[in-house]
Amino acid sequence: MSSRPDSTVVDRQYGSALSGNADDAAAMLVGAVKRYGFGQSAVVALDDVTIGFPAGKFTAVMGPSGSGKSTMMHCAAGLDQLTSGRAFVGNTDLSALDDRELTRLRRERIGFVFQAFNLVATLTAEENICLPLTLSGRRPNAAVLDEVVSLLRLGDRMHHRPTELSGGQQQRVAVARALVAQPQVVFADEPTGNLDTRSGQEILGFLRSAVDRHHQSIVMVTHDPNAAAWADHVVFVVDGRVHDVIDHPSADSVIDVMKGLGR
Ligand SMILES: Nc1ncnc2c1ncn2[C@@H]1O[C@H](COP(=O)(O)OP(=O)(O)OP(=O)(O)O)[C@@H](O)[C@H]1O
Repeated sequence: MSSRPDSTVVDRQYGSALSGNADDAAAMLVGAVKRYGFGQSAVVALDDVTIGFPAGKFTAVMGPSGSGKSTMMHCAAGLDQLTSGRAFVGNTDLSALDDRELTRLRRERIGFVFQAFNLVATLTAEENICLPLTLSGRRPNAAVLDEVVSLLRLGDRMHHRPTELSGGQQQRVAVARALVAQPQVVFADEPTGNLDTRSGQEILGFLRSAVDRHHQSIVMVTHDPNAAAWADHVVFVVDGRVHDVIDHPSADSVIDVMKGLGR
């Protein structure tokens, strides 16, 4: 397994996104290139990206449609393979893992929240929440499960199946599933995209408190400046490159950067 690069090298290139130290990154891309297709029809979705997602922080990823946000997230989370460069979760170089090891790493060290909830229809809320742990032969820590369920106000919904839950409740189950295994990093792809404003705000509040109360590391792709304003940092991706990073964002400061992109 190759080691992560020297933090000074990474600092020089990535600045504030790393909170000053590469060793503090929950996940990191180094010289990441992702090319789809070949020859004339090739698309470079990630163009030599190096970025660290700080541990214990909430990072939003924004950018115009087609700029490479989902590709960045999928490659950082080991859902897709880089064409070249390296992706790390903690100190683990994903390129050094075979398929089985990668599946295990995703199950045990990463939490996922998707726009479409992605719950298993035949399982209850409780079974869905515990699924990543069950699949890896672990049992949930009862205290953590209780805390997550109470944080997400799911106590009276644990025996319901997804079709018996509202969209907001389904996404709360998905967030609980992502948090209960206390993963090294949670990747959320447009987690509020299918929700009304109130349910969306609730989900963002839960993600925020998982960071503030439990030092969870979260990376969230979003199109919504109001959602990005819940984060500690916003990374702006344009044409497969990191264009800018802002700390302590507000909806207005995010909108200003987006306007500057002219899109
Ligand atoms: N499987 C694929 N095959 C070919 N091209 C792809 C594939 N996936 C993504 N792309 C291309 O890569 C580029 C980046 O796509 P990506 O989905 O990462 O962008 P995005 O910023 O997440 O977009 P959006 O905000 O619209 O979801 C786009 O030009 C897209 O068309």
